[in-house]
Amino acid sequence: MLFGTARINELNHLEIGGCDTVDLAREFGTPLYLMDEEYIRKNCRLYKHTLSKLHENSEVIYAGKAFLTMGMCKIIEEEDLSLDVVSGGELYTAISAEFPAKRIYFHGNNKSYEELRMAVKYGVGRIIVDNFYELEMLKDLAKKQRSKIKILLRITPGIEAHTHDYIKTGQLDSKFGFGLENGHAVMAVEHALSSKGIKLMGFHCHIGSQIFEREPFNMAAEVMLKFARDIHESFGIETSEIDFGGGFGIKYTDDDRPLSVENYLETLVDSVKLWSEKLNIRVPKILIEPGRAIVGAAGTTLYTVGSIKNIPGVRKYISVDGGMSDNIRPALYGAKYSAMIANKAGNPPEEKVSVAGKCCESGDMLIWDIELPRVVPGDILAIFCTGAYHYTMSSNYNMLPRPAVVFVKDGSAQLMVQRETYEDLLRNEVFKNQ
Ligand SMILES: Cc1ncc(COP(=O)(O)O)c(C=O)c1O
Ligand SMILES: N[C@@H](CCCC[NH3+])C(=O)O
Repeated sequence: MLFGTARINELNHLEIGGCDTVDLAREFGTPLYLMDEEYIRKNCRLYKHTLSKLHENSEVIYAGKAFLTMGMCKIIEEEDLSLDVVSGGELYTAISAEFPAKRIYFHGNNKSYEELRMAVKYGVGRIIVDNFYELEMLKDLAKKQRSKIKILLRITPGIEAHTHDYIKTGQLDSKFGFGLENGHAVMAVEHALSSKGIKLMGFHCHIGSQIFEREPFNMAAEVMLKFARDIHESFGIETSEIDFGGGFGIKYTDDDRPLSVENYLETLVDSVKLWSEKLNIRVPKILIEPGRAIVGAAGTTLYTVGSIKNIPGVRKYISVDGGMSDNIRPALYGAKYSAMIANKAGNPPEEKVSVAGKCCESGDMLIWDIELPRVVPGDILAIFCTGAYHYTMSSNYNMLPRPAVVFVKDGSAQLMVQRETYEDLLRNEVFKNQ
């Protein structure tokens, strides 16, 4: 399974962005996060063009939680997408990269007063309000503002997308958003409308992540449009925009069957149009927030194989120089991956092995049971589809320095984030040995 610009070159090595990954491992060290820049840009364009062709009044907002660096913000800006940030830190990253504040959407289920103040000061485009506590803080901030603070209200639409339990966020029993069934969503509208300094632009929902089915998107459209109709009837206001969040799935292994981008977006847009017509309301602006679908398959992590433990008749473990500190997803979600030996890229599979990380946890396994060519210490293992929720979810567990991030494109490699050093690990310690 090769994505984007990945191919096998004349040396039988994995090549991405025109760069030999074996050379990159030597030059930058391992573990190493590689990002295929051309593929990221292609995905941005595909989402943007497909959505705007289906519905001109639309916007694609990249979800920065999937992968965010200042360099990534630049790409998103150049590709004319907007940006979803979910914390003061992500907002700071975007502003530091001079990302246009008007195109920033500020999310989060527990934004602090300070974070909200920062968002208002920078003039972000929309604040996606999650709860009453936040609404009160915003009302207060609005009193000190000349222009109105534009918001969307996050609604919990009560839909269960078929995905891993821990990453469902749309069901009624959720920490996110205002519930529909318990009347909180209507109360939130009332609250928002009662503040002169706040301008309610519309509503938001997010029904989960790595979704493969059409139905949850159809249902989200139905629920949100019916809510917009109810609000129109009760308060006489028209909903000008609805943000349907992210969740579009990608193919980590051959078992994954995501829909095409066209299918996902057609489903959503057709449903929105259908329900607008049925309910006799104006078709709103349609916003989406893909994260994984933009960067997931564009990322590859390179590791060096170290110790190999063979338990005859049981299992062969090959250990690599990273693990749950750079990829928590197998431990957290039971996530599955495909991989290749980058220096033997075209060789046929010869043995079944399991890939272990180097953290001090039995659960630190990156891949169980994968067929690979014969593996020896020093081989470079490439794990695919590590562009989303890897760098951003990395940690220093076991005091492992975070890997470097390198963008590859047209045969050149650009270091975007340097590898952490041991000094970095102690940078915030204030203890002094007397
Ligand atoms: C509010 C919101 N928007 C967008 C996303 C991005 O989701 P995905 O990476 O599945 O597209 C998420 C994460 O699931 C989210 O919580
Ligand atoms: N972090 C998750 C997805 C959660 C998305 C954020 N709402 C993943 O790795 O799949």
